[in-house]
Amino acid sequence: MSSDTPSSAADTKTAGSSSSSSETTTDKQKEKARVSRTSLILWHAHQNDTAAVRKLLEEDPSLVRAMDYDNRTPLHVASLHGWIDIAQCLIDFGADVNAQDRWKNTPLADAEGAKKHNMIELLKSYGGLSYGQNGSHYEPKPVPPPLPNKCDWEIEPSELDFTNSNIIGKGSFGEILKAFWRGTPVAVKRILPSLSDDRMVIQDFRHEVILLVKLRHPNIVQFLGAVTERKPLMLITEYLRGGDLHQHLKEKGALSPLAAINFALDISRYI
Ligand SMILES: Nc1ncnc2c1ncn2[C@@H]1O[C@H](COP(=O)(O)OP(=O)(O)OP(=O)(O)O)[C@@H](O)[C@H]1O
Repeated sequence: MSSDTPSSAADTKTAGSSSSSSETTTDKQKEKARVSRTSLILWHAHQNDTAAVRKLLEEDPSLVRAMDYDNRTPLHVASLHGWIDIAQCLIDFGADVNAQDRWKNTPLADAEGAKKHNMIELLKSYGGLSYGQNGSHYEPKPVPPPLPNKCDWEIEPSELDFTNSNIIGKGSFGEILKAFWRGTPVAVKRILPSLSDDRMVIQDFRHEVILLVKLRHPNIVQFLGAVTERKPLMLITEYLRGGDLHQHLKEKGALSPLAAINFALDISRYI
C-alpha cells in the first residue's frame, strides 16, 4: 500500500517571526517548514500534479533541489513514473538532470529501468546520463540491483528521535512506534527487551530484515534500515499515515472485489 499524503498545507507556511522567543526555536521551525515543503513537492511530483509542483517552485525555487532521505529528487520521481510535464517543469526551474540518489541512480537510469521511452528522450536531450543500478549505457541488459551492504542500512540508534513518539501498533514480538529519523517520520518496530535474547525471535527478525532489504517498490512499505548490532533490535520503515493494509481491513472490514483487485494490481505493479 502506498504511503499517504505528506503534512498538511498548513504545515508549509513559512515558520518563524520577529517575535520568536529564541533563534533556536526559529531555526527549528524553519527546518520543519523546509522538511514539509520537501515532502509536498515530492508528493505532488508523485501524483503528477504539475500545477502544484510549479506553484511550489514559484514560491521557493530552491525546492527544485529537494531530496528525500534516499536522496531522491522530484525529477527522480517524475522520471520513474514517466510524468513528462512535471519533468519539463523541474528542468525549466534548473533541476540537476544527473542528480544521484542513495543507490547512485540518475533520473535517466530510473526512466530506463521503468522503460519510459519519452522520458528517456527528454532527459537525454538535456544531457541526462545513465548511471546507477537500474540501467546503464555500459550494461546492455538490465541487471537486478545488488543487495546493499549491511553498512548501508545499519542505523545508529542515537539517530532515532523518540521525543513525543507514540505506539502505533503491536506485533507478536514487539511494538511499533512512530519516531523521527533524519527529520522524517518513520515507523520503528522495536523487539521487546524480554524477547531480545530469544533465538527464534532473533532469527525471525533477521529473516524479516533480509527480505525487506531486497524490496523496493512504490507500493510496498519502504525499508529504511535496522538496528541489529545493539539491543533493542529495531526495524525502521517509512511511516504510513493511513496505517497498513492489515489495519485498514481491521477498521473497514472486507474489501470490495474492485478494491481488492486494485490493491493487488498496485502491489504487483512492475516498475
Ligand atoms: N510502517 C507503518 N506505518 C504505520 N503503521 C504501521 C507501520 N507498520 C506497522 N504499523 C502498525 O502496526 C501494526 C502491527 O504491525 P505489523 O503487523 O507489521 O507487526 P508485526 O510485528 O509484523 O506483527 P506480526 O509479527 O504479529 O505479524 C499494523 O497493523 C499497523 O497498524
